[in-house]
Amino acid sequence: MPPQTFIVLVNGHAIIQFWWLQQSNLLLNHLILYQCIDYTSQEVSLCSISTEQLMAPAKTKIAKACKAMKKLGYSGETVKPILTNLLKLYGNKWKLIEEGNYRVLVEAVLDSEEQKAQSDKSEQPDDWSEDEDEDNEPLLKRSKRNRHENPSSPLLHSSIPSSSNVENQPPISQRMAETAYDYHLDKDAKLKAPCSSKSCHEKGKGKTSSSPLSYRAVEQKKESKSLYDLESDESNSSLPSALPENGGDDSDSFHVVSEKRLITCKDLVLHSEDEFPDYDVPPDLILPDSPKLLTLGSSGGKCSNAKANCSMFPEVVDLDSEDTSRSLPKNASSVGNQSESTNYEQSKAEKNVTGDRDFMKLDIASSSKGEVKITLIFKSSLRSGFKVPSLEEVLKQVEDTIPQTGFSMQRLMNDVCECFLAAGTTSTHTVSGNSKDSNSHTVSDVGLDRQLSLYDESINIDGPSKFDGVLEVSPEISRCLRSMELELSREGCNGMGRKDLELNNLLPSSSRNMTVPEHQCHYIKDITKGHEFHEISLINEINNEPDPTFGYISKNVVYQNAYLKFLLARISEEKCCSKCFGDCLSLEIPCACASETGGEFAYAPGGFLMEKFLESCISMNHSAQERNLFYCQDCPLKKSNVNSLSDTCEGHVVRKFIKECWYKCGCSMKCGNRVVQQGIRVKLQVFMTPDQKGWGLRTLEVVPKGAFICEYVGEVVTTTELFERNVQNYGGKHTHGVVLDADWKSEVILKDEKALFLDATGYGNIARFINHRCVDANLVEIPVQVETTDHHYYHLAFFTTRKINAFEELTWDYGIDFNDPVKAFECHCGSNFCRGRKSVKRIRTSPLAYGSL
Ligand SMILES: C[S@@+](CC[C@H](N)C(=O)[O-])C[C@H]1O[C@@H](n2cnc3c(N)ncnc32)[C@H](O)[C@@H]1O
Repeated sequence: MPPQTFIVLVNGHAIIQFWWLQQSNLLLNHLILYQCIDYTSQEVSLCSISTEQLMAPAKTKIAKACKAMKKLGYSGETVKPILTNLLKLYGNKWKLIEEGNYRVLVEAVLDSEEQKAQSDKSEQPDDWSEDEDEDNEPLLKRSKRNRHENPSSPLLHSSIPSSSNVENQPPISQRMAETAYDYHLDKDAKLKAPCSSKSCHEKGKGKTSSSPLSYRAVEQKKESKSLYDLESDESNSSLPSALPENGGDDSDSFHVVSEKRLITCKDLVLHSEDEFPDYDVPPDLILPDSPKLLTLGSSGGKCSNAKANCSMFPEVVDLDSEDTSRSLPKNASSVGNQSESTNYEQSKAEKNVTGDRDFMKLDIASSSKGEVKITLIFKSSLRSGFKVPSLEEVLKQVEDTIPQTGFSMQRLMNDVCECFLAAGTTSTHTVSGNSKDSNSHTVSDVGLDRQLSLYDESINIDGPSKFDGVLEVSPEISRCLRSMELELSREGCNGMGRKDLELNNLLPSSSRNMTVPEHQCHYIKDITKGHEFHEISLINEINNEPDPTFGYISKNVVYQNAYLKFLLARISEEKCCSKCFGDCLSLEIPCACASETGGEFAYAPGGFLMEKFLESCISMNHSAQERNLFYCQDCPLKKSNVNSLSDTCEGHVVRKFIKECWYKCGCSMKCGNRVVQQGIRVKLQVFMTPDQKGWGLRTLEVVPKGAFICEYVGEVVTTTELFERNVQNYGGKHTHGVVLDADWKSEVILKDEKALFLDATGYGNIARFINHRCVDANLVEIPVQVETTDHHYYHLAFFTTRKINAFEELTWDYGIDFNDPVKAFECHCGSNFCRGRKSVKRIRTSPLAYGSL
């Protein structure tokens, strides 16, 4: 999702914010970050905000909807759960719900009432009289009955104008039922409280103002209210959609400057005009607290004042608090006291005090809910006559200072967050609340907030600091930051000097300005050149190995003669279960499609492989003995191998296919194999392995067991074509290829054009970088039928055999017999079960995988 930006002024603070959402697989939550530049306190921070706050605009809409329904006699209690369902059903498209005077909502409420009445009725004794309750019926319920009895009821027509697109849809209740599996009125999903401490509100108590700013106080007061608790509020509807840019008193109002705003400050936090706190802090410091937040450091997350401790991440610097001098590096706090009239020269002079390093501190903190906050603090000063620039101007200036094209500040911050999350899952560092001794504490898994800090240790911090919880940066973060630094210097390591890089300051002092050998910093941002869902970078911190040369393709291509009956076009779905709807994978009784697989599904809901199926695939690969090998008389693999010393077939694996059902099924997930078809979704990186295996592939995030990683993609070639390629490549670099031999045993003699190979040497995807590991590899390859049931051609998909941590190398067992006198390579897999450590001879011209040459 592209960042959304807007600028607000509050109390003379100019705040530039940008937002973006990032799905975090690690914490299964959305990260929402924004940048806040506070020109008065001379602080720049990148902050997070809870997903709940993003919901704030919805609160207003909910309140409005409730109000409308109240007029029709339905209480908020009745309406809200139904509204919640509708929102899910319509993917939060309020427009659809609001149109026609909430026609859809009205329908849904009526349907739900009707259903309730029916179930009540069935529970009532027979003599229960429906009429008895008629007077108590909500107006609209009666009207609905009237509508059935008298279709021209004026009431209904006035309150529920017809809408053709709604009219044509099935009844709401039916639509809801159809997606019932998606309906979890999860109490935990209620809007979370903003600041949970009373003291958060005290500052604002008793004050009234018409300022929109006052809404914040009430939002905080409504700390433990859920969506269900929201009351319809007259004032919400009367709020202006955007406040005038310079109208009113700057000291207490927000001014929306940018058109591009995602949500305004009033959306964020404003709710009622009842109270007006004396806020004089920018919004980053008044972010609501989360009830679940635990904190590091001395404050323990308690809201001791309305500013700092209502922050999402209580341990961040509060420049406006009284103890600023304690919480900031000395010279930063002195800068903070400068008046707004500070001129540029003063600023420059100040700058000279600390040399050219304005940057003082970088904090990264995460909450148990998955928010990440990054705070950058640096001193700066204002020119006299300062005018708030547009965000575009600011970003452009930042980007222009980086002497290369393509740099994006937003991307950089996004990457920092991603790396933080990724590193957080693998870090062996232990984190403590009040100590820098990273070895003496352990991280409790959920609920513990972490805060990492990179800062100039030469700057003294007086007294007990809010940075008590500051931790050593983990090596992973350091590496990530270095990677980003490399990104800035893509030209490289060779071109731009490292000292020119501002990001040097982001590195921990220990590694700052360190001399890194030139070869340790090669980085390519996206080797897929945009072919995949995510960018997949390549990094070499180890040696001078040149970049791999191959053409990136995300789907198999047929080279020339491969005999593919189906022409890679989708086969007809006419044999699908026509009656299937919803999520067949969740059904207890399998649908008709599943009967083809004996009622067993390969995929669990969510697209992960079923444990049983996965385990059977894994065990097939565990040892050559366990593998279901067959030996062909006229081995196409041998024919294609110019290195082959004998003609004897070494056996081909009979692999377990993910069965036909999975591409035929017409269920809501259409077929489990969609998981494969949709392509790579896990964030991956190609990297130079430190253990002589050449390039390897690793994940940048935690991946659960049974998850699809990627396909082995390459050119589909025949035996003859492969032979020709091998001849050309003889004695050259190793080839990348796999044999599609899973069903060769069904042929007595296989025709040359029917024995297919996937050759990724010239064209392929990132699977060509997956290295071999004996026996306990974390990936298993499974044949997947997508276009055809013809077992000659299939897709080879990699699934995880276990949970994989971020930054772990991805490996699969090529199935190589290392006892063969002609070794494919000397194995450095490091597995305790390694079959290839004692190998003696090495050639590099062999295709990989089963039945390897
Ligand atoms: C599919 S490629 C993997 C990517 C390869 N490392 C590269 O740099 O392009 C297979 C080649 O990687 C190397 N390789 C893979 N696994 C290995 C292992 N466990 N030990 C040593 N070399 C390995 C071998 O040279 C093999 O021929």
